[in-house]
Amino acid sequence: ISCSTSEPQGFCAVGYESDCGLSSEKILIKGGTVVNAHRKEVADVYIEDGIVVSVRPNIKVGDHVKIIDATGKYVMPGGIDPHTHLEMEFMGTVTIDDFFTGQAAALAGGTTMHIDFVIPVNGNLSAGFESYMNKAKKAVMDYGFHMAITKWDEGVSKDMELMVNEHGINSFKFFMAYKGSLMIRDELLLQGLQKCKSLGAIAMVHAENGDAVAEGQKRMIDLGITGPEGHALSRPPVLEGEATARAIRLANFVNTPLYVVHVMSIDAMEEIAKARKAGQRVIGEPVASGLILDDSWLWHPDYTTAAKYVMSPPIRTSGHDKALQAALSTGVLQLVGTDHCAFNSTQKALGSEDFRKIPNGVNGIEERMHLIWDKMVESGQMTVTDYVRVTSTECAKVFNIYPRKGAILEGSDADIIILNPNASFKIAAASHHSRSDTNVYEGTKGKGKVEVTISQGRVVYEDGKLKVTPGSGRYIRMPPFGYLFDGIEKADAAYFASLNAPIQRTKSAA
Ligand SMILES: C[C@@H](CNC(N)=O)C(=O)O
Ligand SMILES: [Zn+2]
Ligand SMILES: [Zn+2]
Ligand SMILES: [Zn+2]
Repeated sequence: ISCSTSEPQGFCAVGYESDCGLSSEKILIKGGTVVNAHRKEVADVYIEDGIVVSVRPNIKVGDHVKIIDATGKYVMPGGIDPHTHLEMEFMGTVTIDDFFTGQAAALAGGTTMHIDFVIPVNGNLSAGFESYMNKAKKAVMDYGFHMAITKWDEGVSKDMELMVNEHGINSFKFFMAYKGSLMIRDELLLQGLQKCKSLGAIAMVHAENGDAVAEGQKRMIDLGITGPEGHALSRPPVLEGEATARAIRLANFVNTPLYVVHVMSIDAMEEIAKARKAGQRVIGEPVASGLILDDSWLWHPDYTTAAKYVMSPPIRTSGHDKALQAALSTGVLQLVGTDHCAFNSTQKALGSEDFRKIPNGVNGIEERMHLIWDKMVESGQMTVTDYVRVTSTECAKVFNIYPRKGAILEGSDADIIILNPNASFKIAAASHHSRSDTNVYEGTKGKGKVEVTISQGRVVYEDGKLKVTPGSGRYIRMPPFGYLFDGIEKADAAYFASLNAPIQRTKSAA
């Protein structure tokens, strides 16, 4: 594959070429089954200048139009991954995939947008935003940002307003774990929830009790358990359930929507189910690893194999995965992320003497669409329209960029995938597009294969080849006050009215 000089850092990423001559293609996708979250239909899709122009049967076009025959295949909105960490400094190293390789991997796997987490620089949000906009200069597809809040003061509170009003950020993540690094305590969480509410921004939590995790880690080390299995044993589901319940209750007390990221256990899922049944606006996001894997790998005798499965909250024992699948297929959990936070085997070896030093995170940004198709649709647990909802549409709705994203409707961005249900996929580090030398889904095979990916109206993946251009990715601003905020003020008004009802009290006799 020819390496054009425009590739950043001079490296040559084998398997794809970047062509500079970006033509705004005219594309007609013929005869496919077009699937949106609300319906599926056999129809053609005509794309011009990066936008979906029409969706109906038997579209006639002139010449200079690229025709793609999608007969017998599904034409769906490209996946949107709500949870990734590209080029993130963490635990003394930096995630191995950056905005070029991570996004190339995403496109090869049928994901056409992701929302990454900006980590403030020494707690400074603006510095963090600038740093991530820099990282994203090599982007090859559209992306958005959440912002992590790792400390609290007047400056942070002011900066949150700036992020929402100036920079198109509408979600803030609070880590209740990672004591001594990213963790914040309830007092800050409460302030953060109230600030998010006032800004119409979604509060997101990493829900584990960080103090108890630290105790659990000490317990394992004192017992001489220093291997990757110690990671799972040190932070059991009960610690995820406790923090999930606490965050849910505090969000209830503030009366603001809550988004629980990487729901990994039955304990956390059931807290979310209970809150939703009571009418509270809580979004639960399982991730591919928690839906597909179990933690037996952490006991694998080979350290490199075991360490690659270390993430937080931990991948749980067999059974949690099935329960999370059922929760996803029935709407108890609403959308699937990956938490792509990849480290190669050399980086994972940082913890070979002490599991507390193993960089936490697994891959997923390339595998999500295939794994969820095979595990949920091919298995009969989920309809194709629900597949589109959980992999793309719900994310666009929650983060207020629907129907520009997450739909194949006239006027939507032309971010589209064509999936062949009769083809199959096989996952291997040798053929994936991540820079990592390991893959937690190594050897996994399944039915359903994304054969074409169209991003911004251009074919960027076809016949197993990527045609991506660093710098062509766009930052997508996400406005505040998405649908989760509809009606919140009415509930508040009723609440405050109930408080101000005058109480006629007789004077006490004394
Ligand atoms: C740091 C980041 C990714 N790592 C992980 N989940 O283990 C997260 O906690 O979401
Ligand atoms: Zn190259
Ligand atoms: Zn997390
Ligand atoms: Zn994460």
